[in-house]
Order: sequence, then structure tokens, then C-alpha cells
Amino acid sequence: MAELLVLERVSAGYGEACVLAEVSFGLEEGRSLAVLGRNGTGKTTLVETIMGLTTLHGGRIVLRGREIGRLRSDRRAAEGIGWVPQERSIFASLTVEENLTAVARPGPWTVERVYAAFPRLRERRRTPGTRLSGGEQQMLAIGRALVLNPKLLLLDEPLEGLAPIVVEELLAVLARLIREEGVSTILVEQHARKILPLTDQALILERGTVVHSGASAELLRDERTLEAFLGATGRRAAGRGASEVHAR
Ligand SMILES: Nc1ncnc2c1ncn2[C@@H]1O[C@H](COP(=O)(O)OP(=O)(O)OP(=O)(O)O)[C@@H](O)[C@H]1O
Repeated sequence: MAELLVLERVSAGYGEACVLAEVSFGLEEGRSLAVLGRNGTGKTTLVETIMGLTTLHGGRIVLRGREIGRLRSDRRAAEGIGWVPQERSIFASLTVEENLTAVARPGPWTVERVYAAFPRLRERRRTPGTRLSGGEQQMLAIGRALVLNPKLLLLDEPLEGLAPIVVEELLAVLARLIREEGVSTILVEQHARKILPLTDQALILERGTVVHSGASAELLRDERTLEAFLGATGRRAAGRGASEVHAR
């Protein structure tokens, strides 16, 4: 299958400060990649670097054969990179439907198809962003990225701060998007065990470098690597949010 995205020895950070050091990986069309690592290891910086929101110190970022590492972030979005940031950033004053129609671009992902993937959004179509739950906001943020018809979807910690039951609902939707709809996706997460079953490949970052890279299914069985680089987050039990883990 053709390479969709290739990073070659990418070093990047904020201004002079270098956070990522020589990160390399490739992602094929229709495949998914989990980006794992403890707090502050550079996961968000990696997706922001792909999106063009950091300072590139070295290396190449290639999307479908085209070098995009020096393009502005709006150009990268136009080239087909859809980004759902950690803070979700939906239009709070608009309804669910207005949020979707305001940005939709022609392509296979229509508002109707988003409703089919997220039945909850169809139920809430006339509800303003301000009155949505955290899980609904996350679904809307993903739906909004999909109606832009991206070639590649970047999701930054989509499970963060959600109640356990909502986490399970969202995981089921993400599994459908990735496995059945074949949306090429890079998924940043701390909950390794939750997203490894959804993804094809995984890499683990530590202090801005790739310390593990391989098949997600293998990493899921590799207790030693999960323990060494992810510790409690790799072992975190199903359905538990961070606060519940700390409270035990
Ligand atoms: N805007 C910024 N300016 C300067 N340094 C930053 C900025 N954002 C992040 N950093 C630094 O970059 C490093 C990596 O942060 P990053 O947010 O990429 O980690 P992360 O793995 O996504 O962590 P988390 O899981 O907590 O979101 C940290 O040392 C952080 O302090």
C-alpha cells in the first residue's frame, strides 16, 4: 500500500527549544498509528509538528509524496490533514448541525454520514455546543474534522476527561471509523490498552525520541515494554479515568 505520511528524522519544538529529536515513521493509506508515552514526552508536540504548529529544526515531513514540512498549517489542512486538538475547540454558540455544515467540504464524508457514524449527534443536532456533554463535544469535534474530508485524521487524547461509559461509546465509534471505514488516523493517547486494539501500529515516545515502534497487537502482549515505558498508564484497568486511579 502507498505511504500516506512519512516523517524522516524530524526534530522540532517551540522556538529554540527542541522537544522532538530525530523522529521517524511511516503510515500507509487506510492504516492507523497509536502514539503513546507518559506525560510530557512529546506526543502533542508530534501531532502539532505534523500540523505545522511548531518550529521544525530538521528532517522531512512528506504527505503523499509531497514535502509539507515548510508549509503553513492552513496549507497543510488544505492538503488533507484533519486535526482534533486536545481542547476540542468546537463553535460553542452554534448547534451541532451548524458546527458541521459551517466547515463541510465536498467528499465522501457528508453531514448525513457523520450522523450515521455518531447517532448521538443526530439526536442532538439542534443543541448548541455549550449544552453538549464532554463526550458529545468530542464526537462533534471528530465529526467536524471528518466533514472536511481529510486524507489523514490526527486525534489528540480523545478519551481525556471523559466518563468511563462515554469512553467505551467513543472507543466503539473510533473502532468503526478506523477498522470499517478505513480512515487513516494517528491517535495520541495515554490509555495504551484502550487504543492498541483499534490501531495497526504503535510508537512510544520518551523525552521526545521514539523508544519503541511496532505492531499494536504485539505491543499489547508485551507486558515488559508496556511496563517499562508506560508504567501505570499501560496497565490502567478498563473504564478508569486518571482521577479514579489516583484515588485508589
Ligand atoms: N507551547 C509550548 N512552548 C514550550 N514548550 C512546550 C510547549 N508545549 C509543550 N512544551 C514542552 O514540550 C514537552 C512535551 O510536551 P507535550 O505536550 O508534547 O507532551 P505530551 O506527551 O503530549 O504530554 P501530555 O500527555 O501531558 O499532553 C514538555 O516538556 C512541555 O513542557
